Amino acid sequence: MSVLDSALPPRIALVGNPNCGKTALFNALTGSRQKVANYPGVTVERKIGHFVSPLGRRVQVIDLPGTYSLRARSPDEEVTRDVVLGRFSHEDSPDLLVCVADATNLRLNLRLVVELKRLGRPIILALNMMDAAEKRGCRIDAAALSAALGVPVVPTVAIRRGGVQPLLEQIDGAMAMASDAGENPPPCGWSEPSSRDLRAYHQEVEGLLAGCVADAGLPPLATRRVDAVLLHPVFGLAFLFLVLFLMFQAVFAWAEAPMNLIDGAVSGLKDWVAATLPDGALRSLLTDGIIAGVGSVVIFLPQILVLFFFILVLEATGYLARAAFLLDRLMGGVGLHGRAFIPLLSSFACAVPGVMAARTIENRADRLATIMIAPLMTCSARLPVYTLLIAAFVPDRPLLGGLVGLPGLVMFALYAAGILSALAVAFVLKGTVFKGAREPLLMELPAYRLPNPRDIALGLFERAKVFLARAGTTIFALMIVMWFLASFPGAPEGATEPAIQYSIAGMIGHALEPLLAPIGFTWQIAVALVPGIAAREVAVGVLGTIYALSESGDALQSSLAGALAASWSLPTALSLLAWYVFAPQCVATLSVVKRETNGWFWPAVMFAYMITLAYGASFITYRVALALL
Ligand SMILES: Nc1nc2c(ncn2[C@@H]2O[C@H](COP(=O)(O)OP(=O)(O)OP(=O)(O)O)[C@@H](O)[C@H]2O)c(=O)[nH]1
Ligand SMILES: [Mg+2]
Repeated sequence: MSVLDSALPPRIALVGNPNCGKTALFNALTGSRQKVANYPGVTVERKIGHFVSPLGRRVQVIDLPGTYSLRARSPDEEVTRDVVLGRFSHEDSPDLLVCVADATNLRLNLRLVVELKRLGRPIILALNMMDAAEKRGCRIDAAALSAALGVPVVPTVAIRRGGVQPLLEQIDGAMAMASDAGENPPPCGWSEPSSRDLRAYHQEVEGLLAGCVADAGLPPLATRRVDAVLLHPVFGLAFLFLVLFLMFQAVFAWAEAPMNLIDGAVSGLKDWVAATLPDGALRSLLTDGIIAGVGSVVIFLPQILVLFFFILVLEATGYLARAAFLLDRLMGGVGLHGRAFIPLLSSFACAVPGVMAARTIENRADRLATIMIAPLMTCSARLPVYTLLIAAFVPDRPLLGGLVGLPGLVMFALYAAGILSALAVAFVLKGTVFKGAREPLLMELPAYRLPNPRDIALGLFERAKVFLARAGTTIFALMIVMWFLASFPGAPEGATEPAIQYSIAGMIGHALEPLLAPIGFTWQIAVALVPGIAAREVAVGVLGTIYALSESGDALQSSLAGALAASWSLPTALSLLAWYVFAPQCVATLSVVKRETNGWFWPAVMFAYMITLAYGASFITYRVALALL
């Protein structure tokens, strides 16, 4: 499509090396809030946005995954190649390429620019991170660079207000020139560069650096000193484990006060509704169905936010890529690629972005192995289940003179169980189905950066929105359905048990009971497990509803944890914890695995192996606990 074709807005694409700030630029141009983080491989699919240029032109802009060359090696890089070359779902190549380069690392970044220039398409070079380059004392003569390259060069600071203004103006200029020229830009001619081409690119870049850049600058001394410790095989690992350990302690310690507040508000609301409405089905639906169900999920918002706070800070500082290096050897021991670390760490938040992040892994077998174990990482939806059971069964005993709490320690152990079993599964997979030589980890270490409080706040806000939206839609709807299933039909004449025993949910639970009795699950758990497949935290909501409905008379149990502690045995609770370490995947994860692997085979394998592990682990846990306790 040409810019003259006024029916469609002109399209520009942001192309550049990983972690050079393309998405930050995209957000600054379009006002979107795509994920920006300080490690290579954050963006793995193309994203489209719009903005209106200073001259009033509506422009479409495409954010792309980072790449070092159009010789794409991994699925995310293929997306970039296909968009740039116009091979993507029958789209033409973009009208204008905005090459984004990290001004602090031009030697590497300019290589892609030189390669892209050979396409003969209209190009603008955005020298991003100019603030960091200036701080390092690196002086770049943009005018000389522009003259030498033959393309417009503009400095940008994507994270500063007004930092993209020069780019906006330049885009208008380029569009006007293209309109004046009055013809379509030439089609892309690209062929895989030979080794001679690569040498030529290298020489051209050296020439450009010599002519236009003074003091290309090494990473600052402070960075090297910090890295000497944080990348140290012993001190570095010790630091990493300390960080993760603190994270789990904080999930309990920091979240306690706000959780109590939410708990108070939920029970206040429940009491108020109970006191205001006459006894009947509506009152029960509101108090036992909706408030008890949704309330028992919403209460976990503070914990989820504390967990995300840690992950966001780790992502923003640049520590994450270093942790990947530290763990490379450990992961190599079980045959995993070092690049698997970031997908696996993202899976602590949710397996869906984790599975997608595996696109940065070149080798298909390595990528599949990573995808298959990603859901064993404890996602944040499992947090409510763990916390609930810990609150009910683990005494809040301080250890080591109050330094650590037992609940935090148990939580840490549950996360560790997930990680260790993931490593074990990877070991088996890599030794059997995914055999292959191990490739070394090549990854650029990002510069250390202070987290931007605004970014962290926005990230947490987005998380809270997603969580509350789920509670207000999926979970809300499932709770209403569950309340009906758990309330009808009512108890027969002269029944002695609570009415729920005779309801449809009761019948389903009792039907599943024989299957789950060997692992110590009660019929209530059986009822909770089924909708728990839609979204794990729903299991907690369902238990909230079931126990609210199971209470005799009007005595509303104040806490679900208290109700569980009174009615489950410790072996049952331990068995359910073991179940959730391996719990079969939620629907969202299975469908993203289907999309990423192009078929139902791998999601089916995943479901089967996880449910087998879950049943086995629960069985062993339950039997051992029965024997010992
Ligand atoms: N100091 C400074 N930091 C920046 C600038 N632009 C982006 N950053 C930071 O650089 C890091 C990477 O930014 P992203 O926008 O995620 O980079 P990307 O090019 O989209 O990375 P990938 O999606 O992984 O290819 C983040 O920590 C940003 O906050 C800038 O102009 N100056
Ligand atoms: Mg990006």
